[in-house]
Amino acid sequence: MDNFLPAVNVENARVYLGGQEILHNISWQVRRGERCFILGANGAGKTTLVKLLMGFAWPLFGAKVQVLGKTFGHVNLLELRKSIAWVSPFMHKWLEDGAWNGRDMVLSGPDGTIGLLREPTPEEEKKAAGIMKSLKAEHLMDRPVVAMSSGEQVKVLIARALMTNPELMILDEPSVYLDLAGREFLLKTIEELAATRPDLTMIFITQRIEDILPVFDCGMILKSGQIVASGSRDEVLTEENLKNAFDLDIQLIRTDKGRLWTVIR
Ligand SMILES: Nc1ncnc2c1ncn2[C@@H]1O[C@H](COP(=O)(O)OP(=O)(O)OP(=O)(O)O)[C@@H](O)[C@H]1O
Repeated sequence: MDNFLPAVNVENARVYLGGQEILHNISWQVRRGERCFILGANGAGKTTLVKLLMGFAWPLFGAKVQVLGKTFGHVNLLELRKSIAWVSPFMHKWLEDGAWNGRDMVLSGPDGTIGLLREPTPEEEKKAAGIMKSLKAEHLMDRPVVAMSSGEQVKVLIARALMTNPELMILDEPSVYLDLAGREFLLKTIEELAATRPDLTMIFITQRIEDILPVFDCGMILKSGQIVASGSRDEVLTEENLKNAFDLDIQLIRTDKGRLWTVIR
């Protein structure tokens, strides 16, 4: 990997799906170790942008897409994807099938399966235990996944993703199915992960302003397939930008811990 290049570098990407231009001339960079958010309403293009970064959607000729120092068109995507952890709520739904416990689920990370289909090595066992400890989730090791709360299940998914030593983690609306307590639990997990893995580049996709914790130092707003704001968290999360993004007159309330809550005027 070329460590001098940013974790993500997209230049002039236009993406067509179903005959329509979904992303319009996107240019965006994320430096290594940065934690960036992508905020946008339904249909803004967030998932399409993730697909672009994963090599599941392709831009028109003239664009450049580089992820973890590798240039698309000149990279084995299957190899590259091993360095990227994509945590999505749809996986969280799959967890409910089968009789797996937390340990099985975390140890299935290196094989990319959902649930353990082979005997893990002692090294893998040790690593899984270490990751669960760092996430304060040792107690979930022996618990059946079906007996975990949704927030705990997402935590296990994050641990599973960390088994592959990812350099980039894409959290794709991980809180979408969570209730209030589950969401707070997840956000705390993200904070703890940021503290224990400061080298890990994170991209956090969300529709909810209050989910964008201060650990996310940079980000952007997508609207109708275009970046309408980009920069530091404070530069992006302004009432004016949010009004534009969601077509709502939003008032921001900042708590003393730097969390932002919205009120519609
Ligand atoms: N395969 C496809 N063919 C045609 N249009 C598509 C396809 N996939 C997505 N779109 C359209 O592209 C736009 C962006 O979709 P995308 O899923 O990227 O948005 P999103 O910001 O992730 O939305 P949400 O928050 O609802 O998940 C939408 O208008 C969607 O209908």
